[in-house]
Amino acid sequence: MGELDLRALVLLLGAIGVLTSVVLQHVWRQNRALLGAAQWWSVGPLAIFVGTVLLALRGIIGAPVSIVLGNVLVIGGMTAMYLGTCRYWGEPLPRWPWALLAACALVLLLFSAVWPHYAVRLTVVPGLMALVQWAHLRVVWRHDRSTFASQFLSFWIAFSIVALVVRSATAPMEAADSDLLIPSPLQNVYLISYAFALLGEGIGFVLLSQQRLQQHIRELASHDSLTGAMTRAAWWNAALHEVLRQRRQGGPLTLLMLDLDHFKRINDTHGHPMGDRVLRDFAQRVRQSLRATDRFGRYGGEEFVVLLPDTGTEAACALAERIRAQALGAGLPAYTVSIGVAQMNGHDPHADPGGALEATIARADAALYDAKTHGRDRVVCAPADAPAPPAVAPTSGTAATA
Ligand SMILES: Nc1nc2c(ncn2[C@@H]2O[C@H](COP(=O)(O)OP(=O)(O)OP(=O)(O)O)[C@@H](O)[C@H]2O)c(=O)[nH]1
Repeated sequence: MGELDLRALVLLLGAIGVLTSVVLQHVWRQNRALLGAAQWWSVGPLAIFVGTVLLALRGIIGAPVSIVLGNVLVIGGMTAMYLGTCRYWGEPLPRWPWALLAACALVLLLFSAVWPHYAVRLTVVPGLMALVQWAHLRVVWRHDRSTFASQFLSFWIAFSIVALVVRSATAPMEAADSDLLIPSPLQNVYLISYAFALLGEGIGFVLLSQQRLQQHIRELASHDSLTGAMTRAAWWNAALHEVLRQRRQGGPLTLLMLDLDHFKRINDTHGHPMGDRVLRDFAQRVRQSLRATDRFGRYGGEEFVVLLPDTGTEAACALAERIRAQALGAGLPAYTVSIGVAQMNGHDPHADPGGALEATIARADAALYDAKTHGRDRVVCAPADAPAPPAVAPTSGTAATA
């Protein structure tokens, strides 16, 4: 180990940084809107590369550039990776690391140009790097401890923290006139560990990027791009899941069918793009009224469906009435909605869940048909345990029971 060329090792570390940076730059360029974090992640290893080149050139170039700028770039690169992870999870970017970098530059200048002392620098630099890495690890843990990508990244950040703390704590054992490039077993282990940690973190960032892309693709496949509601197929699967859950845990399950009134007229009068805006506005209105556990889907065209777990007919009709009566979005043509409500009948645990769901949709659809045929802009609620709602003439603008 003592025979290793440390200059080559430092440069190898930098080369790993540059490769990681190129890959992350590519990831960012492919998905700028979705993966802004990858830009920070790619700048980090690049700064580490430039920093390590400067560090490896000590003795060839002046100490302030090699030692001060080299170390500041390495810590700055690490900070950029930490900020990238903050950005990945939408956290505000902290400012304290920049103050830390400025303080670090001052300390390094002092202990390289005024009182040259390697051991002090060796205590300070890995110590500060460990601090940034600790903050980085905390961000990852705050947001996700369960996925492979997060666990992989956490492992390598934690690994680097151990290497940095050991290096910082053992710095006083170094001779005062020692140097970064003078081989010692500790220095070899430290630099090799750090190269591995950098590579590991880079792979972790790529895994996180891939995870975000997968989530996005799943989202695209299961949600309608215009309104953000679930697609019909995705809604059906989610609703079946809910029926099975309700059978295990009990509680009422109620369904709303919502259909915009005379929507064709809106398209014909104001144009298709305005029709799209109305659909988006309506979906937003509905979403604002729902709980996180409610399932909102686009059933087709201007027809939507909502499944309300743990909600009986009365509460569902009140909710439907609130949705119907909500204010319209500014700058949109006036539009109204008709809503049919039906609670799922029976609790036969052996009945086909798909069949039970279909029957409830049919009853809600029949209630919706009633709302349409009796003047629109109204809510009609099918009574529980009725095969289909008989026609009634409900009052416009109020919830009625068919
Ligand atoms: N702008 C826009 N229009 C859509 C979209 N999907 C379906 N439509 C239109 O929605 C209209 C539905 O018309 P109809 O089924 O006759 O229903 P309606 O005019 O709302 O009448 P009622 O439902 O009886 O009140 C058609 O003109 C479709 O072209 C969409 O994504 N965007």
